[in-house]
Amino acid sequence: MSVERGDAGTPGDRVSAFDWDEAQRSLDAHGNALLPGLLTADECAAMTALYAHHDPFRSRVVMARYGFGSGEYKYFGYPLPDAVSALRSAIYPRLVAIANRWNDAMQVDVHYPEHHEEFIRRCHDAGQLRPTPLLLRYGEGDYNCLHQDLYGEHVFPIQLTVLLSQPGRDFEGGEFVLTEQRPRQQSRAEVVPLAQGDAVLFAVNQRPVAGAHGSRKVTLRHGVSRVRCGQRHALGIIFHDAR
Ligand SMILES: O=C(O)CCC(=O)C(=O)O
Ligand SMILES: [Fe+2]
Repeated sequence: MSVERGDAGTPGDRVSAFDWDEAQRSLDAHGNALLPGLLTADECAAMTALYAHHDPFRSRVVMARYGFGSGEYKYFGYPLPDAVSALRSAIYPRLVAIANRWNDAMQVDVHYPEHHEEFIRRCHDAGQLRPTPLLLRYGEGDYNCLHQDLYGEHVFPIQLTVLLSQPGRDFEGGEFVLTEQRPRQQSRAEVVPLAQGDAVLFAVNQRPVAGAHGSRKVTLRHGVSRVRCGQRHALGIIFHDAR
């Protein structure tokens, strides 16, 4: 990657400076890619501080109530905070080519428009009106069960999570975990080591894997292992809206 952690400039400048060809290669090869230092420590602290407020959010979910895990999260409401909205619209266009290529390979007859605004219009026209970006908060003993963030018919196939807390200082444990279920094979797990401010891009649902006889679909799930101590916050950015 061509960006040093905590580089100055705006998050948008940092998005432009990433090596997106490398991110595509990693997404193709592993179903995930790291964006190191997407947010600075100060930006992480400011985002984390929003959690205590009421106004930016449309709802709060206590995960244990639904069997989703332990811990809680809050969905942002519209209008999204500038920082969230800027990341959503700056990162989306970087992922459109790979999303379209994946759909072609999986023979899914859906193509994504160049700009996020246009894709959101498609979601809204189909009744998916509620924003999906979220802040998550885990304390000691909390975890997030393996899941997929599907919220309706319209799905953008890649999402990202930004780790807002600093491992080793703010919390221990709480690793970001992905599993891939390959047809007729057992699931494979991958732990993505994240430092504060790093983002991981990953497949929401399925992705193609090239094989000897064309491509196969594999199914991904993501979650978070048990937080051993301390507090862990994360920002999730999903590009489709929810029903
Ligand atoms: O807390 C995490 O790292 C995972 C959050 C998550 O499930 C998401 O961003 O969709
Ligand atoms: Fe999630």
